[in-house]
Amino acid sequence: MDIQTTGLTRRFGKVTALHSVDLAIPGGMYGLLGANGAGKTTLMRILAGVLPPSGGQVRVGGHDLTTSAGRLAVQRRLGYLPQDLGLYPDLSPREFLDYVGLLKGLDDTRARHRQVDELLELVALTEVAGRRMKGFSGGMRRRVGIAQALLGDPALIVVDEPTAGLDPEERVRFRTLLAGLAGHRTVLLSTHIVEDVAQTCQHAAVMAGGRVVYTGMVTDLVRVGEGATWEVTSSGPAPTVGVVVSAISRTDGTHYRVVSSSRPSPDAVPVPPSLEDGYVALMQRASARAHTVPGGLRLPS
Ligand SMILES: Nc1ncnc2c1ncn2[C@@H]1O[C@H](COP(=O)(O)OP(=O)(O)OP(=O)(O)O)[C@@H](O)[C@H]1O
Repeated sequence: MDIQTTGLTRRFGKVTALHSVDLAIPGGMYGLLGANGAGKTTLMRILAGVLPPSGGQVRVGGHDLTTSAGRLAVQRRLGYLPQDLGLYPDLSPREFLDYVGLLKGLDDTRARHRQVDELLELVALTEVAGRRMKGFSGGMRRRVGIAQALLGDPALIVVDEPTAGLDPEERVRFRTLLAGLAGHRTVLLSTHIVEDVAQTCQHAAVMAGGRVVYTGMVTDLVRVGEGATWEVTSSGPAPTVGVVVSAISRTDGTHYRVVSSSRPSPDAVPVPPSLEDGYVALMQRASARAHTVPGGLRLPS
């Protein structure tokens, strides 16, 4: 299911969470990257049909989400994993999934039970399927969350910040699970973690202050950091120009990796950028524009 937004705007009182967002998202796995407060959740909630836009157009699989008929049509084909999915701690994953399946209209009991068992297997929770979710780890909860989103075999899956708070092993596991779901579906992954997008998506959009500041290949985002990534070795204080993205202490002093559009110090050496450097350079440009364009971008916090 492809997603098209044109001039999509959402205001909350005086706060404009989305400023005229234009996006064209094809099928497959697509990343939505941005700092906290960039507007990702607002966009996801609009795409999931749970929040109406204040203005602009939004179409998912050809359905117009500004109409209730369009929202209903999309919701039938959508799986949504919100940031704060509430699980019932006293239910087991099997009971919970069965309950969500009923809410989603999967009325055939045998077919629903079969689907629940298949999904429990897919997310590697079969062994604990009958255990109460009370003591589950963050990663296990997130896997229950993705299983509920997959009930009914939706064509579009919207996943909001799914790896936040997971330990590295669970994060990798969850990412692999998500990437495996793409195939014939569209999977929209919202995150503030560059690595999540780097490891799973070919294409992504970057949001800052409610605007889209980049769309394209994830690998091309690296190029934004070209000519703006430096290494500074110093035994004194950290560089004050640009953003220090890492600091490694060695015998000859501390090696600072700095993203800055200008040379941060006379002895700074240019180095090839990583994806993270490209992302930081993009955020710097977005914030510089916010300072020069009246009424322009709000800075991400
Ligand atoms: N219901 C609401 N009422 C008022 N302001 C809101 C509401 N929802 C979002 N906002 C504001 O809109 C802006 C964008 O928030 P949003 O949650 O979409 O960002 P985000 O990129 O998803 O960040 P996070 O990951 O922290 O949720 C923020 O300034 C936020 O405070």
